[in-house]
Amino acid sequence: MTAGRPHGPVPPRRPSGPVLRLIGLSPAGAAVVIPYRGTLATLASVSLVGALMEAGFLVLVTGTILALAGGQDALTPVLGFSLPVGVALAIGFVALFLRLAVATVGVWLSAELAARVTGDQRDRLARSFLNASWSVQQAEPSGRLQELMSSFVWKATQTAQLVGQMITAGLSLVAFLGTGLVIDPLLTAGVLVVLAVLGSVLTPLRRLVRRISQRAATSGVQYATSVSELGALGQEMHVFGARDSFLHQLEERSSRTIDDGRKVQVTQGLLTPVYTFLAYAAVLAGMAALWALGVQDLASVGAVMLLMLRSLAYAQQLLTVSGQLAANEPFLENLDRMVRDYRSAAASDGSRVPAHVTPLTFTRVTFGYGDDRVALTELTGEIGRGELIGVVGPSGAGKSTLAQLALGLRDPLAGRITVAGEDLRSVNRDWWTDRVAFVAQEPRLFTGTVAENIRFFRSGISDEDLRVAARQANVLADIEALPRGFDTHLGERGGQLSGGQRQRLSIARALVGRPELLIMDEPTSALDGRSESLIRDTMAELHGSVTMLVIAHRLTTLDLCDRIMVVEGGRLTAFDTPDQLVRSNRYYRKALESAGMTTAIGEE
Ligand SMILES: Nc1ncnc2c1ncn2[C@@H]1O[C@H](COP(=O)(O)OP(=O)(O)OP(=O)(O)O)[C@@H](O)[C@H]1O
Repeated sequence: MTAGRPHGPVPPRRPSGPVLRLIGLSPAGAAVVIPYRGTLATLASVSLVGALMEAGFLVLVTGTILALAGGQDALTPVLGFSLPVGVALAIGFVALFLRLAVATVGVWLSAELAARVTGDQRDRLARSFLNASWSVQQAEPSGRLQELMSSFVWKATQTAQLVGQMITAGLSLVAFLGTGLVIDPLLTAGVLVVLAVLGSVLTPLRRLVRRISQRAATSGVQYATSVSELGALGQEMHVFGARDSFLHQLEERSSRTIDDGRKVQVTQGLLTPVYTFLAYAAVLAGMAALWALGVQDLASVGAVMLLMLRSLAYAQQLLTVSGQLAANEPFLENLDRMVRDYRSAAASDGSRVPAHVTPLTFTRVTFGYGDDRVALTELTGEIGRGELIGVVGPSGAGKSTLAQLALGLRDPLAGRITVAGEDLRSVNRDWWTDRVAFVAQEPRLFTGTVAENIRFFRSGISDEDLRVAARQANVLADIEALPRGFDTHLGERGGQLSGGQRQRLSIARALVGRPELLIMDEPTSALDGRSESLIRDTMAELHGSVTMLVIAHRLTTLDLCDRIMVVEGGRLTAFDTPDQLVRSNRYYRKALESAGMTTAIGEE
């Protein structure tokens, strides 16, 4: 496991293939489309056939118009062929139908490509995130994953489609220019040079699009974070009268995204009109040149001019698409970087299978967040089978950090945690998670039924198991009082339950897997007396059969404990029975005094 791993620089991606480089795609963009090169190649072939049909059609149409204008029955020979007008029209119709059929296949391929890219990108992101170590997941700014999953994945889908469009437009351009070259090489070569010059003139504008788009990607994530906090902090917002200030912040971030979006659209949108202006100016200049030179060969010039005008449309499309691709690139780079970051922080999995989850031994365990923030220093202690261990200490002392280390969610920076002699890092994760459960301070329920919330996506848990766990967690009566019992649908985050009910439900979730080790992080700190005493009853019933490590904010639960760890300033200052601690530990005694419990425990 690589918990707590500092995020180093991400190695650059390997360069993309020559075709993708040719269309100016960044490595991140290339990575999106390379897996679908088969579909793209089919799309390319289909596009080429369609474009050749269209080019042939335009040549026939020009010839036919000139023949009709000159009162002739046959087309003036182009490329040595002379066709009767009737045959030319018939061929034209066939070419049109074929073009339509080919275009339909192209549209279907493009839609198929979009669907696959969306699915694959979502899957890639979800898998890499879920496989990342918990320390990386919990450091994720709220709303970012959501934004990555929606807007950023959409940009990837759009990129694949744009690449498809670019290939189609590019090959059409090639087909048109190719046909033009065959008919009138000199004229077409001139047009080709003009097109190339025009394309490169617009390069700075494309770079500007990319720069602004990078800003838009960042502001989009910031806005998503604010929106998700708006959902989570609704109650506080009302209570503290902070709605206006929050709204102000939200509006500021929103207007930044809108502003950036507008700038991207304007610069991107300018690409095409500027190009059109320059291109048509070039056409006019070309015609002026033909006029000045007194060119007479109208059949070939007419066909070439028509082909070139159509080529301009494709070149415009190429430019529009390349602008959109440039705007998407920063999003794809961010998406790609996040996936690689998650992957490089993947939670490792060991192969060792110890005999039991105990003894759980801490040997000189040190842990810190970042370089200079040591949260635990040289902590040594052992938890034996069936023991109920309490953990007390002032706020910020390192109790939750200790629980996270014991769960294997974080790795020590120094020292070792062993499970029946095996290093916790080398223990098989499935084996471990089957035997260890956790109750957080804040119960976290999701939108679903009571039963689904207790099962928590685990298979092999029967209805009877649910009832047993609910009974053990002292929440069965509350569940049975709900309109549909275990099938009652809970609102978002379990909204319709009280804090105590939610917490007991999360204890049932922990117990339903029949854990051998149960770690609870201040499970009663925010609860009323009745809920607290029900949870205390649960702990008393489990005592002896399940090993428990309980961070205790309320000292009333401590008289159940076999031994208590006192953590102060990141150090284990005492680890003894409650009776001994009353006599030997100053912090513990003071804590009992301030809770008015000195006599109760002292007299035991
Ligand atoms: N995710 C984190 N990133 C950086 N520092 C952290 C993080 N979590 C905790 N800390 C720091 O580590 C130290 C120990 O925190 P911890 O949450 O373990 O204390 P605690 O004893 O559980 O506190 P409390 O009783 O208030 O919950 C604190 O200084 C805290 O600021």
